Amino acid sequence: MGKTLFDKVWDSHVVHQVENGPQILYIDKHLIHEVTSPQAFNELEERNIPLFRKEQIVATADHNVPTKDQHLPIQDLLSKKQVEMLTENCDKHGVTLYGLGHPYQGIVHVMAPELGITQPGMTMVCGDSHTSTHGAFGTIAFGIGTSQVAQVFASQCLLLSKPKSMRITVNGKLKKGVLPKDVILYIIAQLGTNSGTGYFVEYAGDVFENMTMEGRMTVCNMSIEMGARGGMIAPDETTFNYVKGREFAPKGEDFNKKVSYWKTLPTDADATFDKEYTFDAADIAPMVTYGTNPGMGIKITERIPSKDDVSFEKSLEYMGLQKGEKLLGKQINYVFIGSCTNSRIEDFRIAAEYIKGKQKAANVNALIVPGSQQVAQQIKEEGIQAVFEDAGFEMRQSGCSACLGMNEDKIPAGEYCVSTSNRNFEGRQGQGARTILASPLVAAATAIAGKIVDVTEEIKELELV
Ligand SMILES: CC(C)[C@H](C(=O)O)[C@@H](O)C(=O)O
Ligand code: SF4
Repeated sequence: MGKTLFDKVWDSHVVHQVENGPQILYIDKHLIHEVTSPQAFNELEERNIPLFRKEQIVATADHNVPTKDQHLPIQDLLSKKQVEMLTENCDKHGVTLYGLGHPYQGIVHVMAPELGITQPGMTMVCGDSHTSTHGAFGTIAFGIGTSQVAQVFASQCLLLSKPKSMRITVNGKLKKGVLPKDVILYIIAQLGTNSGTGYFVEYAGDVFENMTMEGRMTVCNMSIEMGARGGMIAPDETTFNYVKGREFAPKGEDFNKKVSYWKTLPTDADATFDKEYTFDAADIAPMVTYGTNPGMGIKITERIPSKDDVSFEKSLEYMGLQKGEKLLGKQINYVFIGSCTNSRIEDFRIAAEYIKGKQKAANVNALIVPGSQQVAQQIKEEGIQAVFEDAGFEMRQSGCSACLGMNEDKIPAGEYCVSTSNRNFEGRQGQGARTILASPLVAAATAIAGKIVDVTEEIKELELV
């Protein structure tokens, strides 16, 4: 019987099979950040165990970092301590760190792919749930807990049971103005936030084949929001072209050899999945969420559904919204374009193309936060920064920022924020803050109009989307 992409990568990394039990999986790359690594370093030190393969670990500081005046000492004491601890631990253990001030610093799921650290066919882990992002390269990538971070430090391996397999196929052509973010928000709205529990997902079909790497990363990033361990997309020419020439990508003949291997990875025609779903691209439209989990999403023109369910009602109450209400036309005072879901160059190009020559609405605070220093640099070089600044948007430096309230960038209580991030949980962007998840295009249009608007008609004229 044929094998899936997941099977091929998984099977080639199994170093031991426990009889009638789990397997021991070799991990190629281990990414770490300041939030989930300190306890793991402590554990190693307490038990006097050295790092097994430090050259396979890469660290960056992202969650706690301020996005203003990064050259100055961090003001917030807890953040300062966490970032300093990471620096100390990396120094002590000889781990490569792209910390604050380094030109490679950035959100871990933005900087690793752009440096060519993420490559097809690998196994990758990080103490962070959105590690699923790297699956866009045909990589088995998933988030782990702190005790597993320590396990990988000590052995470069993990004890795991193989997850079940799911394939989500989307065929057809997306309408203009429908972005990868809308595709994944649509899928999660259709399937629900628990649909992926116990599964590893493969995204297949025309829509993903025609997607850029940035778009594929946006989709795989949110696999975790339907409960899946991770998501992946078969590597193809788009993948190889993206990886080629990047700092840590294989070079010359090595690269060609890798490509020959990567070409063997896509799922065999006769492989089967434990579960399959199929959608039609034509049914997908720009999406917004109205509740407090990413599955509570509707097309931007639809009304909030009516459900007699206590947690549904509680969620609407938190959001200050009513059953049957439309989000279209709703006044919005905060817009955040950033996070590991949508802070890559393509996201900002799309936003800037829409914004060019327009002015932000007076009621809106609009934050643009590049996912990495390299993206920030690119934004400047391409003249996109000037577009944002001329339109009255606030440009910041790279980090997780307002995606979650672990740093200074927070949304005030009671305010709505149209956000390109991935989670709309209660209090996620600050106590009492109300998050509406959307694509960078919907976010940009909201900032200009000062309210939620349907841009599908208008953007027919635009080049990019
Ligand atoms: C802080 C970190 C552990 C967390 C995660 O695992 O995802 C964060 O990145 C998030 O997005 O909520
Ligand atoms: S940007 Fe948000 S989702 Fe991504 S790693 Fe940071 S906190 Fe988590």
